[in-house]
This record gives sequence, structure tokens and C-alpha cells, in this order.
Amino acid sequence: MVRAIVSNIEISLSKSLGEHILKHQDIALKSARKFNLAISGGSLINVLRAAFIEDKTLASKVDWHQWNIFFVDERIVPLDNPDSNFGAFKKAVLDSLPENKRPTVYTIDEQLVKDGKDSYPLIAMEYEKILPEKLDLVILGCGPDGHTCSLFPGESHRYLLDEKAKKVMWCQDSPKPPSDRITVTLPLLGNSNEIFFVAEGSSKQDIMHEIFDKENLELPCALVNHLYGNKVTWFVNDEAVKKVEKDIQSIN
Ligand SMILES: O=C(O)[C@H](O)[C@@H](O)[C@H](O)[C@H](O)COP(=O)(O)O
Repeated sequence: MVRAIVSNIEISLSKSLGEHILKHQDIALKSARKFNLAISGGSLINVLRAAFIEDKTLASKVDWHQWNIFFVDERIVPLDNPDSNFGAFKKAVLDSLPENKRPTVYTIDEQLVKDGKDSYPLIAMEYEKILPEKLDLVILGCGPDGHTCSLFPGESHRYLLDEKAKKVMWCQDSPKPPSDRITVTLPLLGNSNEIFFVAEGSSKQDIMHEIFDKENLELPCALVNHLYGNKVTWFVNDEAVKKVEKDIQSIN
């Protein structure tokens, strides 16, 4: 069953998310040398900054050296382009860490980006090769249309949701710019140990109602809840869940 953790004025979302990530870091490092984590872009990156750069207590508990960080989706642009998820993460988090205390971060192959559209399927294939067999934790965002990663609702993007074998695919004509991206697929999410969603603010109210009350399985976020609910935790603030009729706390 899906769990939800609702933050409010007393406990910030970044604090509760940060604590739960650290819990999974510690679990992973008990039995392995690396903590394998995949993150999305969007507003999550600033939440990670608030947790692990600005909150000094949480920051002191991060074993950055032991972290392998991957992206659940990446825009096909050069890494220093303002649209790059890696670029945003670098600016918000990596650049604030001392050079000898940084995680290993896995990016798309920038040379293939320069090679143009014919290489885009290859960018996805190459990224799939560097992903570990199993991720310890995946942290997803939720778009106002119910997309997650670059898995978008609607017929024109159903080929991404229908994929059963590939773990990473090229997403063309993304409704959210830029239009070309790579995205992980449902099989990868299904094979991960733990999935977190992060959704904050009033722009998420309508979609949270669709996901939690209507359980509309056309929406990729709702589909992930439905398929992998036993390992899914939502981190939301009270603003985001204002229109949810269910007692979201009791889904815990
Ligand atoms: O690269 C991307 O576009 C993101 O990974 C995307 O999937 C994001 O997570 C959602 O759109 C939510 O974004 P916000 O949290 O900014 O609304």
C-alpha cells in the first residue's frame, strides 16, 4: 500500500525527505559499498539542496563518496545548457560540495548529444548500460499532468509506458519542453528497491485529487502507485493535498 508523508509548517518536506533518504543510504551501505540513487529534475533538485546543503545536520550525515547518482530522466541538451537536469543538480548541489567530497554522478554522453537526432536512441541505450542492475532508491517528481520521469500520459507517448524490456528510452515530442529526452521505464522502477515521489504546492492540487481519489490509471504517477504501491512513499506538503478527499495520512 502507498504511504504518504505530509509535511507542514513544523516539519519541512526537505527535512523529512532528507531523513528518509539517509535511512536508505544507511541500509544500502550496510550490505554494499555504494548507495545507488536515481533522481528526477524539476523542483526536486532544490529540495535536495535544502536537505543536504543548507540543513547542516542532515548534510553532516551524507556519505557523498559512497553515492552513485543517476537521473530518471534527462533532457537531450549539452550538460551546461540551462535545461539539463545534470546542469541544474551541479549548480544547486555539486558546486557547493568540496571537490574531495562529491558523489559519482552519471550523465548522458554529451558527444552523442552533439551528433544529432540519429544518435538519440543510442544515448538511451548507453545510459541503460551504466545503470546498476537494481537501484536502492528512486526519487520522482509529479507533473501537473500526472507525468513522472519523462513518462507522459496520452496515446502519443503510450509506447514509453508499454515498454517491457528496455530500461531507458528516447522520449520524442515531450509535451514539457525541451522536446527530446531520455527516460527510465516502468520495468526499471519496478525493479528498484524503493520509490519516493515529491510533490509540493498549489499547482499539484488537481492532479493529486486525480491520482489519489480517482486513481486514474491513465496517469503515469497513478500507474506507478497501482503497480508498485508497496514500495512507494509520497512526500507532499499540505498545500499540495488540499483537494484530496481521502485521508491521505491514513494511507500510511
Ligand atoms: O526533467 C524533468 O522534466 C523532470 O524530471 C520531470 O519529470 C519532473 O520531475 C516533473 O515535471 C515535476 O517537476 P516539478 O517538480 O518541477 O513540477
